[in-house]
Amino acid sequence: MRKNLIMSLFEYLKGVYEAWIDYPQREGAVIANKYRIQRFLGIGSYGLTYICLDADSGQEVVLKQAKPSKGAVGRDLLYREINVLERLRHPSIQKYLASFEYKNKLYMVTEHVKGQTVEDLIFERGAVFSEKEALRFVRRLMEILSYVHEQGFVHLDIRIPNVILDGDQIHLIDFGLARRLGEPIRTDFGSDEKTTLSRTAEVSNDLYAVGHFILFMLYSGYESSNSESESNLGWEDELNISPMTKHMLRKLLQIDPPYRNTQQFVRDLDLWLYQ
Ligand SMILES: Nc1ncnc2c1ncn2[C@@H]1O[C@H](COP(=O)(O)OP(=O)(O)OP(=O)(O)O)[C@@H](O)[C@H]1O
Repeated sequence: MRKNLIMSLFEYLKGVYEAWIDYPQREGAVIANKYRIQRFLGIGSYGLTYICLDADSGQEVVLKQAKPSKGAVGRDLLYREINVLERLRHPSIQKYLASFEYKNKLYMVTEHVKGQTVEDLIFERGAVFSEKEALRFVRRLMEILSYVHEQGFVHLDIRIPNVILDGDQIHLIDFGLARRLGEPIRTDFGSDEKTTLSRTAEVSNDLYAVGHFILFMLYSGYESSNSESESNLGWEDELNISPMTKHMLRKLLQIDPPYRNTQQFVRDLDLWLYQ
């Protein structure tokens, strides 16, 4: 009992300390004599992200700082993101611009992708995607993802908040979890002894996430009847979709034998879209 109380107090104090050292820098602050903070964008698991004005180019850029409370692990993850983004050059992938150390902190500068995330479109703007619109959108997303895979990387964080629509341009952001194909994925970033290497980065991980991405888009148009008997139904019963879309989703979500590569899925998508 006493031990539990001490543990809770310790966790509480740890939380207060982390919130204090991770407190975002103020608007107007200038970092490295070059980047003036315009707006705090958000705090992720391993980084703090700002929109800044680059004094040299006059451009708005995104500045990501490793989260101080994550110590070496935060820096390691930001280094990894830098290493991946440095190697990718695609008009639909946030462009890497620079990285540097300033006052003992690691920073990464990338292009600021304007527009709205698919998450905001659905949940804030109330956007509704028909089956055809969702699949057309995902077909375009697959062009970006195929490029990432061809370069030997797996994104590993394909989710609706990481895809931005700007006019009719789709952009993929947040490569913080990306790994080289076949690289072990660390699931526990604790001390070295505790680190577990449970699985490797494979294309199938991204395709599985694409399956969930499609479900989010399709559910944007779903209206629940709220009847008791239907409350436990799964997506296959709730969504009114074609057998071919069901077939693709079952393979993406690994309910049926999964697609072996991106091309197999894209072939099915094209069959559905253009026949
Ligand atoms: N290049 C970019 N252009 C526009 N917005 C961006 C860019 N990079 C990140 N953002 C936005 O900044 C916010 C914070 O991003 P960040 O990657 O630090 O954390 P997160 O994605 O919220 O969390 P996590 O990293 O844990 O998934 C998010 O809302 C994200 O959409």
